[in-house]
Amino acid sequence: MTVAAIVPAAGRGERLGLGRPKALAVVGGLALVARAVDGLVAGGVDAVVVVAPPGDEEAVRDALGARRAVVVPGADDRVGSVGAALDALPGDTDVVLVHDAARCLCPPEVVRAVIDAVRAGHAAVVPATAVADTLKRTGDAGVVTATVDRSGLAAVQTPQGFDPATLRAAHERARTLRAGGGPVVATDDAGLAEDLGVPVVTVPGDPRAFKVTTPLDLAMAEALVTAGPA
Ligand SMILES: Nc1ccn([C@@H]2O[C@H](COP(=O)(O)OP(=O)(O)OP(=O)(O)O)[C@@H](O)[C@H]2O)c(=O)n1
Ligand SMILES: C[C@](O)(CO)[C@H](O)COP(=O)(O)O
Repeated sequence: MTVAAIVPAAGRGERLGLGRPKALAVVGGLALVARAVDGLVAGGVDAVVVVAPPGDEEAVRDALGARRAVVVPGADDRVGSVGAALDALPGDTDVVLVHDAARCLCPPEVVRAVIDAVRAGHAAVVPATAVADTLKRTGDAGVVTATVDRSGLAAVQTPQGFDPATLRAAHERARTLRAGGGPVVATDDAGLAEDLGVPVVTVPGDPRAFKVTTPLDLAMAEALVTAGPA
């Protein structure tokens, strides 16, 4: 049986602002997408499907170097990009992870914990961390309308793990909704599974699995790599 991972790397990285896909940004001499794949393999993933920006498949293959991965073209948003990779999963996949290329420093322990939880029988698993800031709801002109009780809230990361039938069913539903003109508001794959009524369980996340989104995040990633293992 195979533990497979889909690595959505087809985003344009507008907030990073490099003028090229974020997955190709380099930290410590290695592209984010290559680092993300290395972390997955170190955590026990056997097969990887990387989703590249359409037209940049060759650049993504170059960035991956000798790493074994199937590269497929992505779509306009993350849901579409993950959906585009499902057909490329190996037929004997029994655990499938979805992991943002942008979370390039996720420690292998987190990957292993997600795989173990799926193997233990959970159909959908997310790494979660506590919310450190106080949360406010805001209205017109940014005026605070309420303080949100954060005690029951968690920030979720990737890799998110699924039994393959659940991930396929979740994306099939999203595709059908879209075809009918309906909205798909989930910002992660677990959200699509929740929409199916599937219970989603959490395992401990890790601050190092932060998502490189802005130039400050890229500088933080570079500093962490330079500092060495924490
Ligand atoms: N159409 C898309 C959009 C996003 N992603 C991937 O989903 C992950 C999380 O997305 P995000 O951090 O928002 O990346 P970007 O979309 O590139 O960022 P931005 O919104 O700043 O353009 C990234 O690894 C990104 O490459 C994707 O595969 N396909
Ligand atoms: C999937 C994700 O990384 C989980 O936290 C997040 O939802 C991605 O959000 P984005 O707006 O597509 O960056």
